[in-house]
Amino acid sequence: MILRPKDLQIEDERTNQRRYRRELEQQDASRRKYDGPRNNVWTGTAAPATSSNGGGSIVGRVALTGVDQALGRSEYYIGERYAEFGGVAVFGWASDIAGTFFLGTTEHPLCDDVAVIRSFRSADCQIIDYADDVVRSGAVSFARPDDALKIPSPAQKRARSRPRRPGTSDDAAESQQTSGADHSATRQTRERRVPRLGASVRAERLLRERLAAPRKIGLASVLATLQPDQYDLVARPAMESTVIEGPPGTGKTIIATHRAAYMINAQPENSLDGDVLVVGPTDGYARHARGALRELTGSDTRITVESIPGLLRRIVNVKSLPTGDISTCWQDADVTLGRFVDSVISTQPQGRKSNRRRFTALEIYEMLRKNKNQASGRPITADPEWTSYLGRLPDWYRARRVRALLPLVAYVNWVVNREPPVGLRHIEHIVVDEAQDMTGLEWLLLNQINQTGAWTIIGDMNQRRSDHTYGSWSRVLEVAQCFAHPTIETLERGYRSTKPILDFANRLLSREQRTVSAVQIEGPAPVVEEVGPAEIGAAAINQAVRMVAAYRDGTVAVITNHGRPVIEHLRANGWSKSPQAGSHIWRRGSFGLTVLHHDAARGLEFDGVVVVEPASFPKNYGRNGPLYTALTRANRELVVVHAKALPRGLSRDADE
Ligand SMILES: Nc1ncnc2c1ncn2[C@@H]1O[C@H](COP(=O)(O)OP(=O)(O)OP(=O)(O)O)[C@@H](O)[C@H]1O
Repeated sequence: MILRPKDLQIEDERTNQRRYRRELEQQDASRRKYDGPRNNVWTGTAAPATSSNGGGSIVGRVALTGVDQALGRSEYYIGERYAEFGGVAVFGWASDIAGTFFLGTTEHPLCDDVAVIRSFRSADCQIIDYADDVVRSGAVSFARPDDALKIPSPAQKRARSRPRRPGTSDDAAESQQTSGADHSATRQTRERRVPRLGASVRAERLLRERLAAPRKIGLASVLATLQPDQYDLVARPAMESTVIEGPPGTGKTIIATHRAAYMINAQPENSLDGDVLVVGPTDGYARHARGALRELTGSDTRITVESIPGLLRRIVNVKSLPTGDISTCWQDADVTLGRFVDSVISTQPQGRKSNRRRFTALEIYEMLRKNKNQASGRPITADPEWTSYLGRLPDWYRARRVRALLPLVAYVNWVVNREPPVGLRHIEHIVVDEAQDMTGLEWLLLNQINQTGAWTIIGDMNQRRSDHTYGSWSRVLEVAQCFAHPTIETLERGYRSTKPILDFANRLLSREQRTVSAVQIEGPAPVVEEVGPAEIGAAAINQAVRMVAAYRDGTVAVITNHGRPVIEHLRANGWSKSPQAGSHIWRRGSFGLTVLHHDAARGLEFDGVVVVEPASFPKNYGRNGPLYTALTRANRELVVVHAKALPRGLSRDADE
């Protein structure tokens, strides 16, 4: 077999990857021997934790314009964590020097000397492709493994070449570099710039290939194609708070997960001593995000990913969540309710005279119900609306079985209990994704859990689905007691959905809000199918089955507000629901598809999506948050099936 030169280079890279993997295995083996006690502190078990995902993946490689004297080398790899073997150095992706690979604006002294960055594409832990970005001229091409065994003698650094211009992705230069038979270690690469997605884009070809690839169940880590602006948000010091907003598919969950992993892997000045909590809206979201975190942090137990319902379950210590509405009136979710609890706690007997007995959770709850603070003997509130609400509360035991009262029960439990549940004990930074859907009482609870007040708050106000949540980030920051006044960072590059899908969904927004620009320009136009009311289930499933066949390696979902017609049609046609708890997957033979209520679709994504009967999706404050979210779950293809008139904006004759 004749190997193309690029194939040869890939073979070389695989060789180094194998050696890196062996080196990490040896590191882990010796860690296991000596790190037992330290790990006991973090894990509470005798099992050693490691930040490695065990895959030994290398994500990229950096060539400098010359040998850096301090480093003693002109090139290095970026991987999971530090290792050095046979003259090759691999730096961890969360180390400061990795900034030279991600091309962010966070300055590392070597940023001015980066000549070429090479990003790897891997499948099944094996490098299968790479792309080179030429950052500045005067590059030394990458050494082969054999050459790398000879440690280069430190030479004077070259005179500085042209200033760094990130975003000069150059596959043409790459192929020029790799297509000849010449693999000498010092051949100059020719500088050619092909700006495509605009400034600050790296590994553009790999990025596009990755976005076009079938979606899997569970988010994957994207270190090799992480973009400079994303890296800048991920790699902020752990004690810095940030608010990030962006339209659907702009990489918010990518930033949430990679930031969480960064904060426990970074160098000491940027990392945490304690733990990170990542919070999302649903159990499905938590499963989705854990996929990326597993890849990034392996068995490390310092990150807890939890949905809001899961968090409430943990704190209240119930196995399953009670059924019923999330809130029955605005008071259920209101921050004032938590403040009442705080006011009771603050007046409870303190010090010796009180025999140190503190109120139990049940006692505090009963005081609320009776609107009487036992310690002061005074009413908790004189407000007639609140008096009436508190008077209607059921007793403590019944309240634990009412979904709408679980945030209150959890709040009382948290402030009373001295011993928080495992995974929530040393939280020093909370990352909240889909933050637009958090209620005041939930923010107050998170604020209690957060031991330092450092936050990464991520969301999209246009995807808001409840009137009982806040409409502005400043109000959120106030309630979360984040006094650092972080600036609000805005993302505008849409990675997930193709332009035709985004253009269609954006019709639900005002013109000023249509800020997202799609990376994936080409794709099928959304299909709108009008059917009779009795045919809606069949039509939705026919479209879904067509897409299941078209995206055999990918995923397809049907998203509804009222799922009954769809479910009835599935049952009548030989489909059965996966018995796995919490699963929304239906199967028939080798076919599988997901059927979701729009609430459960938050944060998820699929190659093909069928949205059923848009007119029945709820609105909040006149906005179409849930429908907008549903339409933007699609990566490649979107179908809308309806019997009722389409909401204003989506109808064909709507203002484009
Ligand atoms: N740098 C990147 N490289 C490769 N894929 C990326 C990159 N950034 C984002 N993506 C992909 O784009 C898709 C959307 O990203 P993500 O889910 O983080 O968006 P989001 O803003 O959280 O969306 P939403 O708010 O709609 O749930 C994901 O498949 C993600 O893997």
